[in-house]
Amino acid sequence: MANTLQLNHWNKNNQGMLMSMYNAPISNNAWQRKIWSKIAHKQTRISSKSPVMALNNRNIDYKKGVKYLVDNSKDMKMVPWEFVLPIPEGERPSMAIDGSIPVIDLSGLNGPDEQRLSTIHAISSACAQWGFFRVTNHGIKVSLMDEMVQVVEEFFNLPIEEKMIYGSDDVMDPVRYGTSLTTTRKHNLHWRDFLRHYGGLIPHTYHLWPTNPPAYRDVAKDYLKEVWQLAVIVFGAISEGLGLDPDYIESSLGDEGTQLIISNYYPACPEPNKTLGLAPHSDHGGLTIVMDNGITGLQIKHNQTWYSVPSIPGTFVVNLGDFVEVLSNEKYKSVEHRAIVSAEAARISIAVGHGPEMDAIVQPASPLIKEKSESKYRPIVYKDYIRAQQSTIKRGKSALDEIMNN
Ligand SMILES: O=C(O)CCC(=O)C(=O)O
Ligand SMILES: [Fe+2]
Repeated sequence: MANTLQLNHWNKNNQGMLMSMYNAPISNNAWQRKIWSKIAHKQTRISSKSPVMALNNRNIDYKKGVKYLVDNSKDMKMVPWEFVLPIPEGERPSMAIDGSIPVIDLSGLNGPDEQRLSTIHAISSACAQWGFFRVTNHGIKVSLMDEMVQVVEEFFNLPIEEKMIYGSDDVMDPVRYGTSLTTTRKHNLHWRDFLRHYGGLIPHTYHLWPTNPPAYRDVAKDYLKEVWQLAVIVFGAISEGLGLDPDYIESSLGDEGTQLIISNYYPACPEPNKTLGLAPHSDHGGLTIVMDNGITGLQIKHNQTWYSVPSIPGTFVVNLGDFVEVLSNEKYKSVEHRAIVSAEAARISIAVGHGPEMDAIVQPASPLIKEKSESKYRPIVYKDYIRAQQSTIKRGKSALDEIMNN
């Protein structure tokens, strides 16, 4: 996985860390601040030792975002070199669509016993074989989904000064507008701008969320609440599929768990085969619930092949994260995924991750382990797992390998 991209020397050593920076949540309490300050310190150290040029040696002013760059370039015909991510032939973004990507009709969970069990069985086999599935009849109003895409789009369409209010290199900031993977480190840039912040049933950071567009806070609050409830339903089905109590995973999230929304904006790209919106990664939480604005761009790796996941309005896709892979003792797999970009249109995706509280211990569920020796992973505190992801020099799913028993 680590070598799938022919990265330049600097990237070989640092890209994995950048990727995991992307996946990591933003700190909002003391111990998180401690971790993040260590990471920030480490970044500064590597940065100052790194032979590559400082960020301000770049030819372009990229910190304002790719959208700003494209909007302010007259008829851009080529991807600027800073964004070129050379990908070997076999790893090239392909638009091949696999009709067999699992689709789960969640209304089955409310049906008679037989239907409920077959829905749980379908979720279980999707988790085992793909680590990924699409859900329909999920109970969230399409009008709310549309409103959410609308406010996110309006946010990205704001004048740059308004977006930059939230612009930050500080990974500790609870609300951040940014671009690529991070703006603090030299790396091959990715064709993506983002807005990210915490959600949660009690959204402690609500007062910091964007005030513009004016509807943003209210729509996002409603949306995140509904998506949290959906996550709990899916966690319940996953628990049952593993033969655990239905609330096993929900309880293992701790008092509040962690919900993080990442809205991605991938502008239309003049040379989509030369760059990526997001490089391959798995999410470190339990599950991520994703929707988009109708433009296809998400790809998942299944049996060593990249598959495009068609955008289907009104549905969500669900990515299993590392937390569930560990909890299931590898019965279920977190999915490696990436985002490609389109020549025709800008793509917006809204990914909401759900994981345990930071002090939770990530480990296989005890009812699944008869003897200690059966455990495929060493227990790790969630925040330490995140830290491990940050210090890895590899990408893809390499952080999981580190806690795997041989
Ligand atoms: O754009 C997408 O569909 C994927 C986004 C994603 O993987 C993420 O934000 O973690
Ligand atoms: Fe992701």
